[in-house]
Amino acid sequence: MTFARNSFVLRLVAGVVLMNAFVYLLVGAALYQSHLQYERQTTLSTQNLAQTLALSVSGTIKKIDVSLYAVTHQVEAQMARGQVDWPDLHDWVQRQHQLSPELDGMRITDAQGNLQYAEDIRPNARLNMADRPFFKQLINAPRGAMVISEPLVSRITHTWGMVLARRITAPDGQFAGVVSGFLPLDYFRSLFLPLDIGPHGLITLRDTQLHLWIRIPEIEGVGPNAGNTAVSQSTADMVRQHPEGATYETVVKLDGVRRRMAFRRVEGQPLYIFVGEATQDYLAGWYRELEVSLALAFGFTLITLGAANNSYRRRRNELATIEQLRRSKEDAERSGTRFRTLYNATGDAVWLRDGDHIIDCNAAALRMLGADSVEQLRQLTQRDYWAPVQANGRDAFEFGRELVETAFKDGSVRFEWLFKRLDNGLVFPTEISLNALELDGHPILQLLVRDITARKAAEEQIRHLAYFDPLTNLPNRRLLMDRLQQALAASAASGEMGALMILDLDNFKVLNDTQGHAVGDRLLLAVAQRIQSCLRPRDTVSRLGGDEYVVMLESLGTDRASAEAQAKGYAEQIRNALDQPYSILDEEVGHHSTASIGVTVFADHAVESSILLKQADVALYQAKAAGRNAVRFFSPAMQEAINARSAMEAALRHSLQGDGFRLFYQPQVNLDTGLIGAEALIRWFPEQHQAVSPAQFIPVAEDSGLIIPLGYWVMQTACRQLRLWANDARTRDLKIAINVSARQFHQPDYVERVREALQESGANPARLQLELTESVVLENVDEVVERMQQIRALGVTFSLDDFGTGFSSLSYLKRLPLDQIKIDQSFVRDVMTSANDAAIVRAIVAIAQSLGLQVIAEGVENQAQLDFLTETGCRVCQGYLFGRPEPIEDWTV
Ligand SMILES: Nc1nc2c(ncn2[C@@H]2O[C@H](COP(=O)(O)O[C@H]3[C@@H](O)[C@H](n4cnc5c(=O)[nH]c(N)nc54)O[C@@H]3COP(=O)(O)O)[C@@H](O)[C@H]2O)c(=O)[nH]1
Repeated sequence: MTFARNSFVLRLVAGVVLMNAFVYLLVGAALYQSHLQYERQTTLSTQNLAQTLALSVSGTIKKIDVSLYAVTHQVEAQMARGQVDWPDLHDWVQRQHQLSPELDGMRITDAQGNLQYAEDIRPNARLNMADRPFFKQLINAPRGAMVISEPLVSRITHTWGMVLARRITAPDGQFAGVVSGFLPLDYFRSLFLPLDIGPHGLITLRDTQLHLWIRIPEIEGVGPNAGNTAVSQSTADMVRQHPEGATYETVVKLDGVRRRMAFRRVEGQPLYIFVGEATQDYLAGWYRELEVSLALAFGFTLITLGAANNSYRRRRNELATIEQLRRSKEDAERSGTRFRTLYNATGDAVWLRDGDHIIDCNAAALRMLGADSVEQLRQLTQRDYWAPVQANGRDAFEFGRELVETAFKDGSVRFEWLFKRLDNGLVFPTEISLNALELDGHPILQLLVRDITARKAAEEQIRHLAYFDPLTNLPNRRLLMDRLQQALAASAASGEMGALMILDLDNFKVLNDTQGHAVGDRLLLAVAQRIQSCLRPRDTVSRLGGDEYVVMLESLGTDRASAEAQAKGYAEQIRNALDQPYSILDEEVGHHSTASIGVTVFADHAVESSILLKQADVALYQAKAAGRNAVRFFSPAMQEAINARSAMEAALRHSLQGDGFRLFYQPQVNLDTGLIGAEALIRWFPEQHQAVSPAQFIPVAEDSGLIIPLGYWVMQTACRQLRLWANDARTRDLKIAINVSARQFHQPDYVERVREALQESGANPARLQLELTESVVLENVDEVVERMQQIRALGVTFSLDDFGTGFSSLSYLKRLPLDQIKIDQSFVRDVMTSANDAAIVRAIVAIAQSLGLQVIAEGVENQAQLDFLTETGCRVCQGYLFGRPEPIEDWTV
């Protein structure tokens, strides 16, 4: 670029220099010619003027001479006649003077130079010219000779002038006097002054000795005295070389002005006329031309320089522009490359659309749309890769047109869009930022497209997690409640009835805790599938957690009886389906499970969804109470039960504040040693009511959480009783067993509360026995074992209550730090009539013995039972046979 600029500058400078040189050459030549012309003209004009003046002066002198001759002749003639007739001569002179008016007067002298006659003075004036050189010269001059004097001051007029004189020759040939005429220098002044010889022009009259006679313009102090011969050397040389006349140039000595001079000798006279035009005058025009020409030339130079400068600037700008363009291009290329790289590297698809067609796109766009190349996309229209119906259900083309209008109106718009891949037709969701742009003045659209399939999936997953049970993929409680709300609204609108049913697997906990969660999960999954298989697709099956499922049936018609019948049909169908063996264990024999189902029917919005759920739960409770594997419908009576339950809860709460509870103690007897202790059984005596059985209020206390304070009250009371017993030798070795509910045992501070109860009461821990049911110990066995060990470390012992009714697995039994197993009274009750129960009792006794645990039988009411137990090896019993639960005050030890 620098080289190009330098080269251009060189060419530009050369062009300007050449053009200017040419112009200046032309101007110079023209000026030179003009100068020559001016010189020639001046030479000519000065020559002509000098010549003219010389001729004029010559003519004047000749005319004067003629006049002088005429007078002289007259004088001589009169003298020849013997006497000069002065009056006649005067007339004669007057006539001659009229012919030569330049003369200042004509005079006549005698041979001695005495003035004889003068026109302008009195005749007898005594004047003598004999001393004048011209007089002396004429004395010896030939007859008829005329002499011109040097400039002199007239003795008559006292003015400068020259005397032209002729010799008067007497008839005898002797000198008789002089006839003269005085030609004042003013004559020459008047002759020269009107002439235009320029402001600094010069006309001089000199004699042959170059004495200055007159000079126009005059210089002060330089008069027509004969002695003034101040001329330049060149003038002197020229006059010497060219005595008749010549032209030349010189610096005039008197004023130092350079002039072009021309001089001419006045014909026949010793006089020179010099005419000079000052160089500054005659070249004034030329100087103007010079100025104008130089101005023009300079103007031209300026113009060319300006043009060159413009060209240079233009060129420089062009070069700069070119350079800038080159750099921009390079930058653009670089940034284009970078942009392309970014454009292609970005995970988001980017494309430019003009109307219906893609005009450019990045690699991500090709990948996203399943296209091979940009060219392929260019040839397609949107219809080829748009899902015709969008996620919002709108027609793609109509919806798309609106979005494009919005983009052009607002500049940009964001929205979600469904595309259809070109290679496999798969529809996928995207998020688009649609931007209206201008490309080369043409409106286009830029699309930044992000595939949000993964995001949608994540959102769906989150939504799924929020609304679906992760194990069974069934709707969870939240979604169920949503749908229930909708169903209630729909029911209110249509009048059609629906039903809500809660299913609870019987004894699921035992399976889960004994076989592990994986097995439990398999059962839960199988149950979910079986329930679904019994229902219509429109019905909702949900899992609330654990082994609890809820089914919602809709559109059961407007007739309640029919709706109930349909609901009952579905419920029974489900119950039957769930009653079938499951292949969830690694055993050939399938696992058997049943479910209890509570159902409620709804008709409109009248009942809240949470109430409906409670109604179904009440019905479920009834189903379980009815022996499980049963279906029960909610009824108003059940509602009453619910109300009663609520009332009981309130009463329990109230009693806990006061003293409505008492502990009854039922003896436990060792058949070999006698009384070994008692089981503390709670009794509730609500105000103004009869005593309520723990079988009734304990479940309510458990459900409401009241079992926790109630359980601590039991423990504290029992400990205090032990402490009392410790004071009596008859009772100090007796134990008290208390029932511990699962909810209480799993309280985080339970161990600490046991320690507190012991410490506060001062009871011997070894005398306190905690009865745990299988349901307590089967939940989180490891944690339970650890907690039991902590309590055992305090000295407290454990009995496993209701043994045989649960899973009774030896595997966990071995792990538990137990001291005693309690055979459930249900087996003892029928031991004499049921071989099965008898076998179970025998087995339990055997297990206890093999594990080194004490075994106690409860519910022993008669001797036959006792005998059987004795026979099997069970030596510790509890039951009515030995004593009913009684207040401690009624005990007789
Ligand atoms: N968590 C707690 N549960 C308690 C507490 N007190 C009692 N209970 C539990 O309530 C259920 C019912 O108890 P209850 O009505 O007291 O019945 C007990 C005995 O009275 C009864 N029993 C005892 N001997 C016989 C008999 O020979 N025949 C017969 N029909 N019944 C008899 O058995 C119940 C004792 O059961 P268990 O506890 O399994 O030993 C009951 O489940 C109690 O556990 C309490 O303070 N906390």
